[in-house]
Amino acid sequence: MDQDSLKLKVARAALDIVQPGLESGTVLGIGTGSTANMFIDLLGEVAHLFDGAVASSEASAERLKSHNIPVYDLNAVDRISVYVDGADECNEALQLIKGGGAALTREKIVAAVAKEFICIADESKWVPVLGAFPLPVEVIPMARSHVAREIVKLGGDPILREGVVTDNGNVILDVYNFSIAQPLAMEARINGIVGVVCNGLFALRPADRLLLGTADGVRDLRRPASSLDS
Ligand SMILES: O=C[C@H](O)[C@H](O)[C@H](O)COP(=O)(O)O
Repeated sequence: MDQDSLKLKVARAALDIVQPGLESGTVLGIGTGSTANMFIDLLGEVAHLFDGAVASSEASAERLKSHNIPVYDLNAVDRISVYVDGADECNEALQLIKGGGAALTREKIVAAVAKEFICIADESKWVPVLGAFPLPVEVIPMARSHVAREIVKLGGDPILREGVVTDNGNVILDVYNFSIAQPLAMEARINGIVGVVCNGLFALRPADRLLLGTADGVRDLRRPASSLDS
């Protein structure tokens, strides 16, 4: 089965989980990327059942609106019941790397507010140790060189993502050759560099549930009680 078919399967599985809880007053959190787009397109079929969504990017907001799903500013919303989003990598603790589409900061904010975070991904994203996918770091433009030097001290190879400006007006450094054995510690450490807005590690707030599309079907994985950091 090809990757797009697996993405569609997990998007459908997420809708099957979310749909019974949709009612007047429900506001969903919606992620960014090709897998999240498939979920948005399916969600359009049930737009009449719930109030609307908070989007993690301008692109997702436009797609939601194209399905007549109202989009809310996060500050106008008290509660997000479920956040659905894809990932670039995931491990068995349901810690993630995100930001391949440069939406990491808003994604992390919406995920932080949501009661439950359901991650949808095809099996190519599953790894034993995070870091094969270059870790995106959103940086204030004037701090780009400073942050890059600090990341080199941590052992990574940062490369500016050419031609990309985030929805927040910042730039992205993609960090190569990082084997992230301790995601919690690394997330906090990178956040501590002055000029970093956000990094693409989702370890402090991992997914609660991962729907992983495999050739044998969709695996429904729950977050274990403890993380892998020692
Ligand atoms: O910034 C983008 C997001 O973190 C995406 O969720 C991530 O890149 C996965 O995207 P896709 O579903 O296209 O593989």
